[in-house]
Amino acid sequence: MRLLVTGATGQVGWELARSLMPLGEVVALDRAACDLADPQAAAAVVAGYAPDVIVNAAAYTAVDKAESEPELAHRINAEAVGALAGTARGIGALLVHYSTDYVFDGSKDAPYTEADSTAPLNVYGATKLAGEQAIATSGCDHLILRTTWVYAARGHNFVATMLRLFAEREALRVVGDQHGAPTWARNIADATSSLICWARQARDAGDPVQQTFNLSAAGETTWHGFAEEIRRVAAQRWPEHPWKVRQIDAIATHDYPTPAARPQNSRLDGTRLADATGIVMPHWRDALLRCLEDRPAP
Ligand SMILES: NC(=O)C1=CN([C@@H]2O[C@H](COP(=O)(O)OP(=O)(O)OC[C@H]3O[C@@H](n4cnc5c(N)ncnc54)[C@H](OP(=O)(O)O)[C@@H]3O)[C@@H](O)[C@H]2O)C=CC1
Ligand SMILES: Cc1cn([C@H]2C[C@H](O)[C@@H](COP(=O)(O)OP(=O)(O)O[C@H]3O[C@@H](C)C(=O)[C@@H](O)[C@H]3O)O2)c(=O)[nH]c1=O
Ligand SMILES: [Mg+2]
Repeated sequence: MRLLVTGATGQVGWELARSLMPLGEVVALDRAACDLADPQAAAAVVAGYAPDVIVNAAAYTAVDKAESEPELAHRINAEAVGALAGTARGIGALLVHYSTDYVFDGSKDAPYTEADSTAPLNVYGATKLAGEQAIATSGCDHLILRTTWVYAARGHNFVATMLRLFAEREALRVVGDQHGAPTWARNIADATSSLICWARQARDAGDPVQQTFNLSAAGETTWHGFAEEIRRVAAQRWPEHPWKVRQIDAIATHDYPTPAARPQNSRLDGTRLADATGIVMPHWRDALLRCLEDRPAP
C-alpha cells in the first residue's frame, strides 16, 4: 500500500510519517513539494504518485490571520481539498482529511456529535467546512476526522506558547470559558493509522467508506485549565528551568479580544468512532504528560 501525506512538516503530518510506516510505503510531501495554494498543481503532484491513500494534513491553520486572508485560506482549506478529492475519486484512493471543532458555533450545551448542524463563527472554520463539503460532493471514499486544540512536541501550538510565556512573565491571563479537549498530534496520527486499516477492510469487502468521525482526546477542560496543567507538569519535568510564572488568571473570552471569534463549546462526542471502530482516544491529561516526557527542554 502506498500512502501519501501532505503537510509533512505540520504537527499531525510529522507524526503521520512515523505512525503510518508499518502500513506500507509513505510518501511525505511538504509545502515545497506540494503547495495547496495552487490546487490544480497540488492535485497533479499527488496523482503522479498514484497513492492508495491520500492523507491531507496540510491546512491554513492561522485562525486570526485567516480573517484578513480569507481567499488564501479558502483556496488551501477548500478548493485544494476539492481538487485532492477529485484526484482520489479519479484514481480510486481513500482520502483521509482533518477538520475542526471550529465548524460549530459552540452554542450547544453538550458535546457535538457528527450529526449536529454546523455554523462556523470565523473564516478558518468556514473554509474548513467548505473543505468537508467539497469532499462529500466529490463522491470519493473518505474519512473526515474532526479534531480539536492540537498540540505536539514540535511546531506552533498552545503548549509551546505557554512554555515560552511561563519563562517570560509572572502573571498570565487565559480564557476560562471556552471548553474543549487538547489533542496530541501523535494520538491523532496513531488513530489515523488504525482507521486506515479499518477502512481498508471495509473497502476490500466492497463497502464504500464515506464517513465523518469526531477524533479528539477524552476528557475536557478550558484553555485556562490546560495552561494550569501544562505549568504543573512542566514544573515537575524541568524543575531547574528559570520559570517566572506565579499566577495564571482565568478570564472571560471578551477580556481577550482576538480578530477571530471562537466557540465557547468545542467538545466533540467520540461515541460514533468508538461504536464503529472500537477506537477510544487517550485522556488529554495522560497525553500531555507523554508529550512533555518526549519533548526537549524548553
Ligand atoms: N492545530 C489545531 O489546533 C487543529 C488543527 N486541525 C486540523 O488538523 C489538520 C492538521 O493540523 P496541524 O498539524 O495542527 O497544523 P499545523 O499548522 O501544525 O501544520 C499545517 C501544515 O500545513 C502546511 N501548509 C500550510 N499551507 C500550505 C500550503 N499552501 N501548501 C501545502 N502545505 C501547507 C504547513 O506547512 P509549513 O510548515 O510550510 O507552514 C504545515 O506543514 C489541519 O487540517 C487542521 O485544520 C483541527 C483542529 C485543531
Ligand atoms: C496565548 C494566549 C491565548 N489565549 C487564548 C486565545 C484562545 O481563545 C485560546 C487558544 O489560543 P490559540 O491561538 O492557540 O487558539 P487557536 O489558534 O484558535 O486554536 C485553534 O486552532 C485551530 C487550527 C483549530 O482547529 C482549533 O481546534 C483550535 O485548536 O487561548 C489566552 O487567553 N491567553 C493567552 O496568553
Ligand atoms: Mg493557533
